[in-house]
Amino acid sequence: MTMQDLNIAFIGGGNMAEALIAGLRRAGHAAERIIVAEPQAARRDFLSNSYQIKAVAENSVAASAADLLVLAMKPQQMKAAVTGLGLHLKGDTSVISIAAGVTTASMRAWLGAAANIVRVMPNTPALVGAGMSVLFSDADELHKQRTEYLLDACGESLRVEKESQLHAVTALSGSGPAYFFLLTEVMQATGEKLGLSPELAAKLAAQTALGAGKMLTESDRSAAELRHQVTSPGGTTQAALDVMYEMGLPDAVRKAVLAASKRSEELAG
Ligand SMILES: NC(=O)C1=CN([C@@H]2O[C@H](COP(=O)(O)OP(=O)(O)OC[C@H]3O[C@@H](n4cnc5c(N)ncnc54)[C@H](O)[C@@H]3O)[C@@H](O)[C@H]2O)C=CC1
Ligand SMILES: O=C(O)[C@@H]1CCC=N1
Repeated sequence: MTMQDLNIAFIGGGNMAEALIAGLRRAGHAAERIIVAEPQAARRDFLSNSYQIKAVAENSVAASAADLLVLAMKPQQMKAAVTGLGLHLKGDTSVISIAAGVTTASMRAWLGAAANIVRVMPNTPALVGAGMSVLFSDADELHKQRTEYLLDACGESLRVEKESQLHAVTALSGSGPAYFFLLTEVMQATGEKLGLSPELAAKLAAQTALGAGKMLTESDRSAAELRHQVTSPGGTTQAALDVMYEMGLPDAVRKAVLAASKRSEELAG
């Protein structure tokens, strides 16, 4: 079976599932080979209309035909949603959990000891093909490769060897888009206060975020070097950065990332 032949099922059709479905469809995975189980009827309609995929209410219906099953509900919803679902799976189904914190051991306790579990921490830029996903699995290589087929359709993917590293991964790349969005929101609002139109302020903030991101990924200079290149001594950037340091922005970001990692540990129970 080639990767394009995989039947891929999603349990939970929320934001993150949609981002992965969009990536798969954009990469050319056939709509007939994608199914989503989602309790909300309006959401089912939206997903089937937007991506031409099948959307059903029953989790077991989606799970039973799956070669690759993506569990995409909230961590707190996982136990109730997957207990008993193992009975409906084919023996070689790869089971991907994208839930923050929920461990491989918990998943096996709920789905059965033989389940081929792959844990993944994706992020929402998958929606535009710029995702960063990290996987951990102690299952056979086949299950990791199938998972990478899905993830690479949505951006980049990497592996970690220790499951506990997923807490830090979640705090950086899983939650990270929100940190950059917050910074962008504030820049945009302040641009408006300074007299720019909302459209112009939004465009300047967003294109600047994109440009900074491209430099970070494409240049071989460090983030600190790139920052220095923008910062003329005694100039405007220096004036801004002085305020950021005085008001403790680096410390706030450090504490924020640590809080996200700690929350991931708490969700693991
Ligand atoms: N949103 C993000 O940026 C990221 C989310 N994640 C993980 O993805 C998972 C989903 O997050 P979101 O998509 O943001 O949440 P969401 O709330 O948008 O989606 C969850 C979906 O699951 C459905 N659902 C609830 N109970 C269900 C059940 N028993 N059976 C089937 N479906 C059920 C809900 O109706 C909802 O549509 C979470 O576990 C989260 O930790 C991981 C990385 C990034
Ligand atoms: O906020 C959350 O818990 C999820 C996991 C990473 C991003 N969103």
